[in-house]
Amino acid sequence: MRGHRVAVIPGDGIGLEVIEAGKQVLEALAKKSGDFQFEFEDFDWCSQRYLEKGEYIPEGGLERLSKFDAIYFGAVGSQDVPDHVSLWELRLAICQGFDQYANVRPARVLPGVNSRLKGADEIDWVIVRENSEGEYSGNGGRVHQGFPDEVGTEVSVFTRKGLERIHRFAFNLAQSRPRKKLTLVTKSNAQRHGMVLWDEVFFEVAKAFPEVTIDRELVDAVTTRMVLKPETMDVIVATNLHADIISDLAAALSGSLGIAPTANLNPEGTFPSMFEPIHGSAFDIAGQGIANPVGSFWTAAMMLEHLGEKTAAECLMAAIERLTASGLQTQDLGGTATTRDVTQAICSDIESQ
Ligand SMILES: NC(=O)c1ccc[n+]([C@@H]2O[C@H](COP(=O)([O-])OP(=O)(O)OC[C@H]3O[C@@H](n4cnc5c(N)ncnc54)[C@H](O)[C@@H]3O)[C@@H](O)[C@H]2O)c1
Ligand SMILES: O=C(O)C[C@@H](O)C(=O)O
Ligand SMILES: [K+]
Ligand SMILES: [Mn+2]
Repeated sequence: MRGHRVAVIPGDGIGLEVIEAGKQVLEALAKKSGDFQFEFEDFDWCSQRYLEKGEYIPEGGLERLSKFDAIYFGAVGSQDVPDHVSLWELRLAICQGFDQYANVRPARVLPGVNSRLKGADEIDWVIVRENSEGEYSGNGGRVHQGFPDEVGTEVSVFTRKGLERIHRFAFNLAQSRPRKKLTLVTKSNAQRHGMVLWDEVFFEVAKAFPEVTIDRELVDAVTTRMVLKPETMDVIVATNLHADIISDLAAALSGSLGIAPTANLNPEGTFPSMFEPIHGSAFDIAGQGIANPVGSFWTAAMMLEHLGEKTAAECLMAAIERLTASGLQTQDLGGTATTRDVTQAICSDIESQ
């Protein structure tokens, strides 16, 4: 029996709801397979803990987390803690602390899901988000706080090392896919230093991948291309901030933010990788039991793949597709099902296969 040690950090809001649902599905898959099992350990790192103890991650927390095979994460964010505090103290502390520099965000329209976009069936993208530097370097400051001369800076940092590794990752991914296409998203017309380096390193790395067809699109234009010509793109590589924005758009074009998954990968395996739905804690629907758990299921499939459980990952993806095709959908997709309805349906489907 293969064992997988998974650290579970549900975090805040609907993170708690969708990760609980995802764990049930993972247990159902393990039971069905009989070849592997999970050892889950729950971590209560969340905004409530921060409000009580002044920290999200306790001392030595990252060291403890580093021993796991993977991390299954919900979301962080609370109306009682400034967003920049919650994000930096939890999600970014893990992503940057574990050098999970490649953030992978697939998008496609699952069967039975209605997109508002005509031609959405053509969406089959993987957005590769640089996940360690760029606009998220945390490099900046505030001076003269509260005075009329106040200044705030937020300086993006792009390093050759950081750019080479993310572009290489994106090229390898594009090469492994049938269409072998890679679009570089940039803003090097207006941002003439770091973004120009971002482009230059991309074209240098491209020389080692002659089979991959490449093109370059400015980030503003890429939003229109995503809507008007979705079929022209395959793998898309973008900076930390640009990819954050266009991946929410990709999710909405594929039906809902509630279905989109992501993997925060440390490709070298020096540290564990972290898997989470791309959405946040969703203040507006938290606690109501109506969050769409499909994003956390798809995320679980990415985690299974990473753990080497390819068959189970395929099995889960097929179950997700049968689920969405069945029409049992949560409110965000136009249905009336609850998180629990959807979770029970997919678990019994897995059991009955
Ligand atoms: N990785 C993360 O942990 C992460 C990601 C995004 C936002 N956040 C944080 O979450 C908080 C809320 O942010 P936001 O409102 O910008 O983004 P959000 O993703 O939480 O919500 C945006 C909208 O999408 C809906 N939505 C999201 N997930 C859904 C699901 N599974 N099912 C149904 N509807 C869903 C929400 O109800 C809301 O209307 C903030 O504190 C933010 O910093 C954290
Ligand atoms: O940008 C972030 O890191 C937070 C959130 O929007 C995400 O997509 O993970
Ligand atoms: K999340
Ligand atoms: Mn985001």
